[in-house]
Amino acid sequence: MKIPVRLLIPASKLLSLHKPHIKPLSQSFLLHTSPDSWDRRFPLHRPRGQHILTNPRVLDAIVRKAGLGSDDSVLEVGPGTGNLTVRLLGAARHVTAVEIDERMVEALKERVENLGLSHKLTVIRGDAMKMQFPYFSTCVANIPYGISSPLIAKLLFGQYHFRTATLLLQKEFAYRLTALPGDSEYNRLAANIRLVAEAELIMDVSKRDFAPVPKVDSSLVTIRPRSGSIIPVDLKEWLGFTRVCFSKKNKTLGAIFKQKRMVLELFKRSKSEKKNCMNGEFENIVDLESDGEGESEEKEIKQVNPHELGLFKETIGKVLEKVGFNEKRPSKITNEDLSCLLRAFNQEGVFFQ
Ligand SMILES: C[S@@+](CC[C@H](N)C(=O)[O-])C[C@H]1O[C@@H](n2cnc3c(N)ncnc32)[C@H](O)[C@@H]1O
Repeated sequence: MKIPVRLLIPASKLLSLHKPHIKPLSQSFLLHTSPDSWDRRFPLHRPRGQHILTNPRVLDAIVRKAGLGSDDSVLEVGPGTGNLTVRLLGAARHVTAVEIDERMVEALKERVENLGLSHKLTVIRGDAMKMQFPYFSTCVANIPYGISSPLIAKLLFGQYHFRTATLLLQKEFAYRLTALPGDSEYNRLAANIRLVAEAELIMDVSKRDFAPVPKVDSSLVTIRPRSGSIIPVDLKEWLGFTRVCFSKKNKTLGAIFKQKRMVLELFKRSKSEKKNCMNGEFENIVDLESDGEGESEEKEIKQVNPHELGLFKETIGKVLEKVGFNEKRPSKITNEDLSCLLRAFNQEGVFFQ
């Protein structure tokens, strides 16, 4: 995969260049923590993404980059044995850690108890994807990469109000997430995220900083939910629309919307009943990433009238021409432009959900 060229400094160099903007943990605090290395006390479960981040300099850098203040309530998803947790506890007021594996929960509790920091920590044992999170001002986590997309959707569309989410993610996913319109990497995931947030690439982290060493490298990303000026769209409609637009992201919109199969699919959708979708319900149905064709559920309609279908096709062509987007490519245009096109389609009775 081609990675866009950016001024990205590897974690190891960055650590020596940057002054921490929070007070660093004192040596004595670190001396009293358990070692960050993995002692193999139980077998790790790879399908659950159990790769322990063991490089103390990278762990310190993540906390520094998260810009925590002493008033922060941190949400950590997947604390594992607590290498990141103990540092978060040193910098924030409170940490809520959500962990699915009972063995990790026990190890974490014991470690934090030995440090005398239990009063600052709430551990919730459970699946982060199946619970309502308590209040948090910021999320900092080295998450299991298998839940990256649904977890980010849950954070951003689940009616939580938080300042930032600083997440360690699989490198390729991080680069796709933070791509901008015009980048070769720009894609549906990035467009959907940019609707409600800004995502910034912070630093790369080598796979060698984990135990056991995973197959992939990682990158740290900071996501900032937009506080104002969110483009007003029906989210479900937007998701259906970006799925269509990015189904062939390097073709022109004119070519995408001319495909017979696409016209027929949209015709069926536009004939079927629609439901508006509020943010709260949205997190359960959201799929930010997939941009394949034909993955959406089939809409039931008994018969397609060829005359009606022909008029519908004409309408699509007219809308694209009116808005002037026939020759534009979805990977190169902003969300403002996309939403303008979506509005024009909806006004003419063309719907995407
Ligand atoms: C990549 S490890 C990170 C461990 C630790 N944060 C570190 O940096 O060393 C991911 C952790 O998430 C946990 N986990 C996996 N799926 C989870 C889920 N659905 N909900 C909560 N925790 C989960 C795993 O058990 C594991 O401890």
